Amino acid sequence: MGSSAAAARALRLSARCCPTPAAPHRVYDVRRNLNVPAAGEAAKLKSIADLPGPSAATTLYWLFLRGYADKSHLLQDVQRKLYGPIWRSQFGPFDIVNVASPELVAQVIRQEGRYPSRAELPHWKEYRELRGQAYGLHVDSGPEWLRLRRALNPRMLKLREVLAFAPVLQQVVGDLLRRVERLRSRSRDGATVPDVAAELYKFGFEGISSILFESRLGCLRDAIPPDTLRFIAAVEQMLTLSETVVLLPRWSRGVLPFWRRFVAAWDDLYDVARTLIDRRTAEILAQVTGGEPAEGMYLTYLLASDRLSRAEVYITVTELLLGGVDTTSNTLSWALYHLARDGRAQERLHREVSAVCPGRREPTPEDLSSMPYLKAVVKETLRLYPVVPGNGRFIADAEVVVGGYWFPKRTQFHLCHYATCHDEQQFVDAELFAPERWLRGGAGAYRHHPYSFIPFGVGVRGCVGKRVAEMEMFFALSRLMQHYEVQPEAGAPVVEPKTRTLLVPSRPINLRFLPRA
Ligand code: HEM
Repeated sequence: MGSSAAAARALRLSARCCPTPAAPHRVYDVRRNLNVPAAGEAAKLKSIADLPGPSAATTLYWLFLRGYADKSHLLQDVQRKLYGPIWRSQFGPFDIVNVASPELVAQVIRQEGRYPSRAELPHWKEYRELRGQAYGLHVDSGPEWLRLRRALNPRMLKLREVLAFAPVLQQVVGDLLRRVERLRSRSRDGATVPDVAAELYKFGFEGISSILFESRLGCLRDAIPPDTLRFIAAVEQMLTLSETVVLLPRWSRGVLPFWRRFVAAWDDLYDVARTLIDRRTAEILAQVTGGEPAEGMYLTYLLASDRLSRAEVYITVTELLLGGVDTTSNTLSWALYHLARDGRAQERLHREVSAVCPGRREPTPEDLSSMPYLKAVVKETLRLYPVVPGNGRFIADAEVVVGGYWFPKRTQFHLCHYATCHDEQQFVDAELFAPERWLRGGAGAYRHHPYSFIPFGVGVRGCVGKRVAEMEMFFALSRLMQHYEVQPEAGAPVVEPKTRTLLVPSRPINLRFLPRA
């Protein structure tokens, strides 16, 4: 973000990849000649001290007097216009280099090294140490982090493996449709589902849990399991408090309530995940003891592969749940919000789904490859509302050169993803919802720089849940379109996004679901 606080917030996400820009643009491939300039050369380069940027006081002014504290995504744009595509912001303990052009983002990524890190998360680390937990994906770094990713990746990122999750995800989508039907038919006008994002959170939780635990939790039933509600509330709390806690000095912990609440939220997250893991592990053991083969999905695979300690299984599964709930749900909410307001786009999507799957047949993963418009809708939603509006790279072990500036080891970069996605030079009519721009041969298609749109991050540190997220969103959106025409409520206000580590709707999105004939 323009400001350090916003950058810190975005970096702190450290949480949560569309095609990783497949083949790096040759013209931008600067890794070899820029990394570690020869002695003497470095002296000729400008340094971090030469960067433009707001003072700490100006940052406070922007955040709290100009009202950007929860709109740090917009501040990226404002500050890029003021300072150019690279600027420095200092705020509390943070000294951050913001980059807001795809060329500069590419330069940072090409120098990220073998073990990329998004940001140091001292407060997350402190919590883990306090409770004697393993560090996990977000806190661990170097070879230890890579070891975790190597254990998690094969079942999550290999397309062939992820296809095995399709049947259970389709069941979950079936439950979502039934819940939408119940909610809309009970509403006063017989059509409105209030706060669609809240419903889709439950869907997100059920979806990722069904994959991880190989069993259904019932989050989309009328009586929602208390642990689901506890987890969803704790995600919200932890992400919100994380932004505050990291800025406050340690001495304030006994005086102010934030650290205590942050710890309580993490305790809830961890406890819910551990309870679910323990329950499922006991079932798997009983199966094996009874002579049944322990065939299952993700948790069985993790336990059987024996590559992670039990403490690492607890924390990484907690992190997968955390990554899997409000990322897909917010993206789906924005997609429905726009489709409801753009009858033409909705009709085109409905026609595509009906042509590929006549008679409301459930789409298979193979069907999805014949639905380019569906994929374009999801891409365009992620471009307008990148759920991770700013990503980060903390380059600890190397000096790097970016944009003609030399940076010492341990420089924190903030990659202003929201700003690049909304850049008119990259995307014509950047503020318009125009899925067509993603269709081959469509107007303006593929003219953007590959690093202007990296919603799932990039490289070995990119999102581990990308394939699962895409399948979940494609199934949900296509089947909702088969069954309903979605409309905004009469007189419904425009809903703007706000930043709460992630980009989320600033007010509830209420939509009318009208059954299709
Ligand atoms: C619309 C859906 C999603 C989006 C846009 C998204 C985006 C991202 C981004 C931008 C990152 C940072 C990548 C980087 O630093 O290069 C990330 C990391 C991560 N995501 Fe996702 N994500 C989504 C869904 C999911 C799901 C469903 C899961 C769980 C299965 C998940 C789990 C994670 C985890 C665990 C990380 C940290 C990986 C690491 O640090 O090694 N995400 N995601």
